Amino acid sequence: MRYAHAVADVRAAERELMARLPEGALMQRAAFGLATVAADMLRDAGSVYGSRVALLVGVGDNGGDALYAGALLAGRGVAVHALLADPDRAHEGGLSALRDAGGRIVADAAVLDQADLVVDGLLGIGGRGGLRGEFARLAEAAHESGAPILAVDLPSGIEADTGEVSGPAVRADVTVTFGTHKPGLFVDPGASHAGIVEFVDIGLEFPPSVEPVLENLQVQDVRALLPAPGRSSHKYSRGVVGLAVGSERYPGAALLAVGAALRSGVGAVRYSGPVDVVSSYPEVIAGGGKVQAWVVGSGLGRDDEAVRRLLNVLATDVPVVVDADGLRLLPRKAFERSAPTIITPHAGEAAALLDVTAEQIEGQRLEYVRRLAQSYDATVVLKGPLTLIAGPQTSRVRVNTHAGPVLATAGSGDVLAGIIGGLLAGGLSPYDAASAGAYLHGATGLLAARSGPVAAGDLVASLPLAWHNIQE
Ligand SMILES: NC(=O)C1=CN([C@@H]2O[C@H](COP(=O)(O)OP(=O)(O)OC[C@H]3O[C@@H](n4cnc5c(N)ncnc54)[C@H](O)[C@@H]3O)[C@@H](O)[C@H]2O)[C@@H](O)CC1
Ligand SMILES: [K+]
Repeated sequence: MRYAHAVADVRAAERELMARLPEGALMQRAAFGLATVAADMLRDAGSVYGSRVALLVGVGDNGGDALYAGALLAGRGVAVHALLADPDRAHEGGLSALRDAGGRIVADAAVLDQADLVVDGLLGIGGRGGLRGEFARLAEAAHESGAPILAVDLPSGIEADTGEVSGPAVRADVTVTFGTHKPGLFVDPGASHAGIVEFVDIGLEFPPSVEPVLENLQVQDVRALLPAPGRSSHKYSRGVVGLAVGSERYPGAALLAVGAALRSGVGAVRYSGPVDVVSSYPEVIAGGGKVQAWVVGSGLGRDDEAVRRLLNVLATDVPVVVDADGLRLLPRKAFERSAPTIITPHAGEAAALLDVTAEQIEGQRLEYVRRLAQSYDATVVLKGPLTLIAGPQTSRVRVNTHAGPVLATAGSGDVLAGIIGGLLAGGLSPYDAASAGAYLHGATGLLAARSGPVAAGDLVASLPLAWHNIQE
């Protein structure tokens, strides 16, 4: 598992660690990690010795990291030039280290045009709001130069705790983050400014009483969650999932969701609805009956019949996944159910559920995924390039990073709903089914994309191998 912690908790952990170390030791660890990544980038682009690096330096320790790393690079034969956003307030120790190593402090941003690499040390976890004044001007000049940008700790101008971006911000190719991930590196729009994120361990430790803001499941976490049939398993003990999806108008949604559910580790799948799924999937039991979880909504349409099917499913006492049209039909507060509910909105559907705009959701994804979980008393899968999962009982949010743009294809959501329903019926908790489901869905897309452009049906076809690869 990877974690991201709140700035306040990072500060506390830093204080605790600094008290046990010689002065400046922590910044040296950060600078060493940063210089190592910078040198790797320079080497990949040609060579370290003889290359040119420009540092953008703010007024805090983030600039200090950049300056000390610049000194280390200068010691390896790199021509290092530092541009200071506010010369009177730049980190003093860092400035003398850079000068002593042969680096230069310059005022003319033209050095950016010759740079092989720009290091963004304008703002770190002390930044608030978008870049202003000289900070914004330097960032803009760096973007215009076209040189690759390496951000220190996080891209300057993104909010570390939320990933919100409220003004000009740096768009980095690589970000080196220290001690723990910052939530803004995992949540869009901030995350989309970070490029590839490299983690440098500086020895920070978090006591168990400190809750991370975000959890990011790794393959071994998902492996531990996926249900594995035992010797004594039979079709009913492995779980039965029911799907009330698809309609005469949208039969494809039923085929995709059912196809995915069949390959999600369950013992059996029941289908309730007008679509002939049995011709494609003879394994399916047509009609209702006892199930451990329901999926409703995908391709349901929005007529009276759709409402009736939705309410029938919500009236059951088993966990339910509500997707797509099901979300559009939901009366507010429809979730006074005895069993858990999972909802799987994209930004537009989330906006309708909360009476806000899709832009508001996209700008504050962490805030709104939590708000949805609270106000609907549901586990929420807020879909997007970085899908967020929130539960009604925990403030911890999970993020899925194991995915790619191939998932943005018609029918992809139907597949996700089927997978989550299958995992729920297989006995996972709603929170685990939603987060392992998002990972599995992402893995399926990444696998299918190896053979070229992907249709949702290819996601279904790739599920068994994606599952197998996770279990390897
Ligand atoms: N505390 C530590 O021991 C360590 C800190 N490290 C580095 O220190 C950073 C945090 O340093 P600081 O707390 O000094 O904070 P920053 O370096 O992020 O600078 C914050 C200062 O910038 C100014 N500022 C804030 N928002 C601004 C905006 N939008 N436009 C222009 N100016 C703005 C304010 O004067 C604020 O005090 C971390 O991100 C990390 O890079 C690392 O060296 C590891 C160890
Ligand atoms: K930065």
